[in-house]
Amino acid sequence: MRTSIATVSLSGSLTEKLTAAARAGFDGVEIFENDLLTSPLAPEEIRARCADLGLTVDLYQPMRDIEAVPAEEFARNLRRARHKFEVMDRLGAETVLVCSSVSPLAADDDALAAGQLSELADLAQDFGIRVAYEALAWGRHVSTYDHAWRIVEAAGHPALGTCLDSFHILSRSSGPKDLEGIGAIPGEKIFFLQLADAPLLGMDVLQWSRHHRCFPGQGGFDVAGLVKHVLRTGYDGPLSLEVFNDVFRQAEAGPTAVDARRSLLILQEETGIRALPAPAAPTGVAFAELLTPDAEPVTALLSGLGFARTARHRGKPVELWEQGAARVLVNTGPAALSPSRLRSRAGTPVDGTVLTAIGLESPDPAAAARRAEALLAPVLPRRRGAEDAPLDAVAAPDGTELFLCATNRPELPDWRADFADVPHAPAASGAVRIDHVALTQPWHHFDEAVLFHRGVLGLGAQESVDVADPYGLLRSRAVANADGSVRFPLTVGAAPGDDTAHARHIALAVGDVVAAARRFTGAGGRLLPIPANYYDDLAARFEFAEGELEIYRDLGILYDRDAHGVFRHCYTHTVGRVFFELVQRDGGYQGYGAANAPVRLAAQRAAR
Ligand SMILES: O=C(O)c1ccc(O)c(O)c1
Ligand SMILES: [Mg+2]
Repeated sequence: MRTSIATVSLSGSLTEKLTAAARAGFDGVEIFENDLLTSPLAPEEIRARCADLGLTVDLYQPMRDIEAVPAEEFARNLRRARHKFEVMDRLGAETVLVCSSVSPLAADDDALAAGQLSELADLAQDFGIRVAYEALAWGRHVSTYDHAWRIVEAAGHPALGTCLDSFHILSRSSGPKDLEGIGAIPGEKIFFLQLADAPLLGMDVLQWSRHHRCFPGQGGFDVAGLVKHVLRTGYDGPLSLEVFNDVFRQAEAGPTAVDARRSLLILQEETGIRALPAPAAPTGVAFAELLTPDAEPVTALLSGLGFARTARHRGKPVELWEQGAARVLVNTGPAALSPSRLRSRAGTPVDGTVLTAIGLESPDPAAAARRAEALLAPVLPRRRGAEDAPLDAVAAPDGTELFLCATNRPELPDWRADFADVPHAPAASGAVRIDHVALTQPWHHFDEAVLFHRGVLGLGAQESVDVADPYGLLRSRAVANADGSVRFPLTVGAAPGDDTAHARHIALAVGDVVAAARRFTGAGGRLLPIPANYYDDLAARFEFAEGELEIYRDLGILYDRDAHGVFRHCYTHTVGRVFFELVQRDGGYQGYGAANAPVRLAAQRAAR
């Protein structure tokens, strides 16, 4: 099916929007009136530009407050419509969207609405134009898709159909039953289908729609479920994204258009109209890689945590540090050579120690890379050096390199083969593994990152939570595989200029966090000090064994419980933009200690 995107979903001038849409592979666009009004290009020039870019103009919109008004008002509306149809004629747009009236002049009179829309359609027909009537969720008298359809049906005009918009429908829906009415609309009377997702927010529907729409798969709506209903009617027009979003309005159009198209590709897969290479969800974290201009503080931290340097890369300044199943690569190569140099939220390259790459244990690295490529993820060169083992890798939206790799699987190239063992004393403990890697995101990549990890890597996304930082509010949403052996909490702050929240961390799962914390401090490590007030509050919230709380207080161990179990965790000091966490998960605890995150963030601010 053809794919389209509304110009309102992208930032920039109309030319920039069209270029971004075409480059991302869209077949067409919906042109928003505002983008036309503010463009220096004449409608004919826009038409030519679209044609050059291989884009069709699938919709012109919106026309507002047309129907169910007094006769003399409707006469003025028709005059206005004639002007717009002339513009559309020059633009080469054959469908216009009319949204249900919000005007106080509009009457609650379906027969009047049908009659006037029919007259409008008569005029449109003279221009070879079709009218698609859409119910705004906040329309004055018409706010549901089935009501809009009843009016269109009553009008019975060949040039009048309806436009279905997933936001308006799903924001008002209380369950799948509400979608059944879609099946009553003949496919050829659905003139257009607009798609948007949104986070599930309890707020005024107009504000929700104008500020918080996102691409399908990024919010909480079952957009795919709705599309399946629409496809069953025989609808064969475009799948078109119409997203009003404060972040996308500011971010660069190119990457947003790619994110948008990836969303539609996944949606097409979910609705059975496109086949993609199946996801091969990672089964573990093979390694995390730190890039640093100065290895000493990093390796001191790793030694203190009980890691041993076990191997060295054969061709590059990269060391492998291991403890049990936890592996950390320390790369002292030039930052500028990193193909995915991290950028701060202000857009400048990040210096100092940064987490630049993750090795994902993949059941089928080549298949995982094929899926990533099909979903427009940049695929990185397979061999970095002449001697290196071939390794599939892709870049996440923020540039983090994701290696799709195999460890100790004889049938596949082993990333470990690029490393030569070095003599070492055994690591402190065998029972350590990477519990999670917290990946802070640039401000404009958060929704995109969630969709990427979900759709490209096949991870599941958990609920979004808000976390208070002393100087801002962070949003956090974890993605994980089914058995929890791969967990990435994705976090973003609100202020684009604030990159202090950019520090990422590696959480190490240990069997006994108290023993691990003591070993670390015994080796000279510094744990993040936690205020005494926190422990007074813990004492009020939970019951502890005699002396237990005092141990936590002394070490700076934080504590949380959920329906499943208990979580104890503590943090190292920060080196550059990286720190470590020691975590003990007991009884199937599912979370990440979100309740403690404000305390940790404040303590880190205080320590800086
Ligand atoms: O917010 C609006 O006014 C608006 C306009 C046109 C649309 O198609 C829509 O879904 C919303
Ligand atoms: Mg719409």
